[in-house]
Amino acid sequence: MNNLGSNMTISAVSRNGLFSGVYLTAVSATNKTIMESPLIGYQQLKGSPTIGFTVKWTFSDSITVFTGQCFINGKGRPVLLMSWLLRSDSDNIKDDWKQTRVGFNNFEKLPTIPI
Ligand SMILES: O=C1C=CC(=NNc2ccccc2C(=O)O)C=C1
Repeated sequence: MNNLGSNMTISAVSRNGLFSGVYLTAVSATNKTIMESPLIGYQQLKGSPTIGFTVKWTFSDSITVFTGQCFINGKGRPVLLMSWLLRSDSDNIKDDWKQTRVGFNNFEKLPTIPI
């Protein structure tokens, strides 16, 4: 869960660090219903790994790439400290210069939902 209230569910991480999942965003450039957007990424296979993933937004033509690192915070809980680049679709190459936004997001692990 990030500070925007978005959250993501990550499937199993494969032996080479590849993972996939879904991203449920709490923000939306449009006022359409919130939908799941697929994500895929890699993490390093060590303690406090660096991580990167890409979200292909389902309800817009944008893509966001996240990169950062997983740390254990002062309360002993994992936290992802991430930077991101959000690329919005442009109809015109002349608008290319203003189509990429940058930001930072921290994600805290939600209690695991008992299956
Ligand atoms: O249609 C869209 C297009 C872009 C979006 N970006 N969300 C983000 C971009 C950067 C960091 C966090 C988020 C988020 O949704 O939590 C969301 C919906």
